[in-house]
Amino acid sequence: MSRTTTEVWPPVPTEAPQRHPEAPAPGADLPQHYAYCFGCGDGVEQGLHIRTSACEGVTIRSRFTVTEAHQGAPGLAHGGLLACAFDEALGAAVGNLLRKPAVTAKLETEFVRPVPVGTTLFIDAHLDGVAGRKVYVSAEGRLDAEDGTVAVRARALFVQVKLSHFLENGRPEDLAKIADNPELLTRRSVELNP
Ligand SMILES: CCCCCCCCCC(=O)SCCNC(=O)CCNC(=O)[C@H](O)C(C)(C)COP(=O)(O)OP(=O)(O)OC[C@H]1O[C@@H](n2cnc3c(N)ncnc32)[C@H](O)[C@@H]1OP(=O)(O)O
Repeated sequence: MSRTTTEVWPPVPTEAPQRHPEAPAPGADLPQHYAYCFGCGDGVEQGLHIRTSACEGVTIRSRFTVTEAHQGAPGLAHGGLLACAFDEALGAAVGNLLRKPAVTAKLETEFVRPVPVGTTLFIDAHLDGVAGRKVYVSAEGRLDAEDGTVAVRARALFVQVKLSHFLENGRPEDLAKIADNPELLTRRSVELNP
């Protein structure tokens, strides 16, 4: 059976994504968006601790190193955690380049090569198209170098939401922590209530 994805992507007619004029400059390192985010937060000891920088156009580059805490099979990254890494990278592309809050509605991953513990995965995520509130985005992850072997591909639909999405659905005690310590969130990355 062919492993080539043949479905049209994006699956609906879209407009070209426009990089927000206040998006981080190409080359800029992006801050964690939330200290307790499993993908990027420094407050999660066994998290992925993904680091991301902006690239030219509508692309960002993320990287993270697979640790013993990320295993599925012995010595290999768990596929669900790799999907998490891609969710984070794809979301960082949407949030930082369009500067509007959005959540993952659909995430598809293709695992092409095993990813051993100790590997640093270099993930390039690219905005593919925008249709109203819907943002289509895709990514490739390479082993140990920017031009390394492709190990994982992913693509996703993000849907832009208002701040109320988080305020109405988040656990109250975590929202209260944010109110007490606003520095837990990096607020400059997105404009609220698009
Ligand atoms: C700087 C920031 C960095 C951030 C990085 C963070 C990375 C991590 C990101 C996440 O993991 S977010 C957490 C996981 N996602 C969620 O919890 C989202 C849960 N789902 C929802 O809350 C709602 O389903 C959602 C907000 C996505 C949509 O609900 P809405 O009521 O706002 O919209 P609606 O259902 O009308 O859908 C809007 C459009 O999207 C389409 N849509 C929604 N879900 C879809 C789906 N699953 N497949 C295909 N299309 C979908 C839907 O058909 C529709 O298309 P049209 O505009 O053409 O009518």
